[in-house]
Amino acid sequence: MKVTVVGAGAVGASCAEYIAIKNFASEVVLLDIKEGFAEGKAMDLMQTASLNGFDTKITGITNDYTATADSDICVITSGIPRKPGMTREELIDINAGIVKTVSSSLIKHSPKTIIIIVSNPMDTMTYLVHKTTGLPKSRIIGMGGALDSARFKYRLAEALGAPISDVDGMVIGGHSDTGMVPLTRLATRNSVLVSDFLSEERLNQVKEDTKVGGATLTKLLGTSAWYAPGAAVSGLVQAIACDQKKMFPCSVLLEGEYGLNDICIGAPVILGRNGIEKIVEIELNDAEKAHMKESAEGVKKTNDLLAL
Ligand SMILES: NC(=O)c1ccc[n+]([C@@H]2O[C@H](COP(=O)([O-])OP(=O)(O)OC[C@H]3O[C@@H](n4cnc5c(N)ncnc54)[C@H](O)[C@@H]3O)[C@@H](O)[C@H]2O)c1
Ligand SMILES: O=C(O)C[C@H](O)C(=O)O
Repeated sequence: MKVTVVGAGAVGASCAEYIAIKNFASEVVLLDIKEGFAEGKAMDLMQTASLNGFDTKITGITNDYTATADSDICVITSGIPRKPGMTREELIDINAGIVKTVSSSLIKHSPKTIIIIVSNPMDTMTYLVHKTTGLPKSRIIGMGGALDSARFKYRLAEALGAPISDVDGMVIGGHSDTGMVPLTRLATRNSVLVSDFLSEERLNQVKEDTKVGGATLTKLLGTSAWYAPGAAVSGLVQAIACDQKKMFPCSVLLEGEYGLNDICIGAPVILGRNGIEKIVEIELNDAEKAHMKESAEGVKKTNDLLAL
């Protein structure tokens, strides 16, 4: 199993590290445009192999896509992150150009690859890859919901005073400060609805804290987060590489599901060796449907800024 990660910055390196530590891939290629940067990150990570006990071979390369040839999975993290006070949508001008060039170079050398898009604004970057590459929709996956759901579980556990392992929940919709749809109605603590433990007011607070999860960290760190994003990507990569048939909310091209068309947005999917093997449609209530519709309108507005 060969995995390429483009962008050896904060998220790309974290993602490579988690993939290696989980020890399921034979090879990870890190590629960056900055001379020597990916080579340095790869060497540093390889020097953790004997300490962390993994056999995955990590190599680094400066912008030479021949080294990525025949990758089973490619992850795109190249692009600029936001600074405090910015929205993800403000990154579109620079990141759209990067994602378009990078995805086309990757597919040239790995025509059968599955692509995971991380660069922001992620739903729009996923749509861009869909519009410009001709890859089947099952092989174009946007990572956002897996991270947002992890943050949702963190906030739920905090509100419940419970260990995170007790908690389950999911965030669908757009990966944006206003577009996320945390499904508080369906979240559980050991199969018991969290609404049995928490007031509506406290649950609304959890929802709002989840939606601004990325912005909160950006304010604290001065740039956006990387540990949880890297771990979330590695979860998707592992589900595909190991044919786990796990369900994650991912940005996927919808064709009628959730009443939406011609948009990539977060919905639950089953991930296996073929990429997205199924889109799962769950019954939403009227408020959730309205929030999903509003979220899609926001993503479409950003998609309209693409020069397609
Ligand atoms: N979808 C998500 O949940 C999620 C989570 C975290 C970050 N992000 C996004 O991921 C992106 C990367 O964030 P980061 O913190 O790693 O940024 P970073 O600046 O640390 O790393 C980005 C790297 O991309 C490289 N790069 C730029 N143009 C390139 C090109 N054409 N080819 C190859 N490499 C190139 C840069 O040299 C840099 O090393 C940002 O757009 C950020 O908003 C998304
Ligand atoms: O918040 C960001 O800009 C980065 C990423 O999308 C995140 O949610 O951490």
